[in-house]
Amino acid sequence: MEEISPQDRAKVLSEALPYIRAFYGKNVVIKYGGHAMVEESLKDSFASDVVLLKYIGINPIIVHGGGPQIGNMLKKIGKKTLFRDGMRITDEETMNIVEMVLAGQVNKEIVQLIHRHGGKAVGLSGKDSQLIEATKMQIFRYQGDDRPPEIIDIGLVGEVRRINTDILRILEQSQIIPVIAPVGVGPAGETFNINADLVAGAIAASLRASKLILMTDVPGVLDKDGNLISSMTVSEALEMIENETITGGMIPKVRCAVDAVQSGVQKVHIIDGRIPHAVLLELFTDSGIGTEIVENEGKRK
Ligand SMILES: Nc1ncnc2c1ncn2[C@@H]1O[C@H](COP(=O)(O)OP(=O)(O)O)[C@@H](O)[C@H]1O
Ligand SMILES: CC(=O)N[C@@H](CCC(=O)OP(=O)(O)O)C(=O)O
Repeated sequence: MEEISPQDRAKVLSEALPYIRAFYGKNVVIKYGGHAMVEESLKDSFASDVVLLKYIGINPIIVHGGGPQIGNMLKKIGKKTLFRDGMRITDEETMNIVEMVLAGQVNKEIVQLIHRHGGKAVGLSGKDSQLIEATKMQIFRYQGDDRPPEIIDIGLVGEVRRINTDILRILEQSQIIPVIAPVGVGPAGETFNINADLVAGAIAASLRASKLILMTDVPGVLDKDGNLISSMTVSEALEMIENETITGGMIPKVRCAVDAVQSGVQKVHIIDGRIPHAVLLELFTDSGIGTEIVENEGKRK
């Protein structure tokens, strides 16, 4: 690795000060997913970043994914899985596996990881303290102007109806970091599988968080030529979905980013979880990494 001079180290540390001041006492929601959740050294750098944030008085709230882990378990039991618009079609058996993997395995692994790095964490699913109230997601397919849209049934996939922030407000006052699995509870006590990006967006919006950071395994939002877009406004983002520059799993990410900034979250960042210490680089350096999504031109960096 390239040696950094003492002067450069000092410069990086002092560059962080205004950001530490700006985010002191504030909520930062981090969606943890992609490669950063699979590779050992990246897991360690993520956990140490999160613990550092809490120690210096910033409140990280972790919402995790686990799509690949669910996929592996379904493969093991020989069950096929299909996606529609970035959402896993979820029958009852799949829902049981999703809950077991997300709220059981993945959630507890992250909690342990944080403990190993000297922090304190508590694992929650949307059922704990009714944290995530959900309803069944409806997907509509346009069939032309003269016909009503077709409703596509994707099973027990939920969308967030309400976040009960009480438990998060309590934890805000403590040294404990919440780690949230994207499983929601329906009006009749049903269990819903919810895309983790959507949960992170809804939590950031209901807490009016200072930042929402969505970690993924690409450099950020890419244009048609594959170049990174470092900053985009809500209308630019929607235009890119419309013209199909943004597709697949990036659609829920960008949609939730748009919803979050429109609900009062100051900035949303989509960043590359393959970069060690991606969270620190995003929060505490002038240049940042990835794509930032802001409400309008005036709010760009
Ligand atoms: N314009 C775009 N820029 C970047 N990624 C895009 C774009 N359009 C589609 N994608 C796809 O979205 C994927 C990220 O979504 P997803 O795989 O669901 O991420 P995660 O598992 O981290 O939540 C990328 O790997 C890429 O294949
Ligand atoms: C409805 C839906 O698709 N739910 C997701 C929940 C996990 C998730 O979002 O994981 P990633 O962030 O790693 O993709 C799923 O079943 O995969």
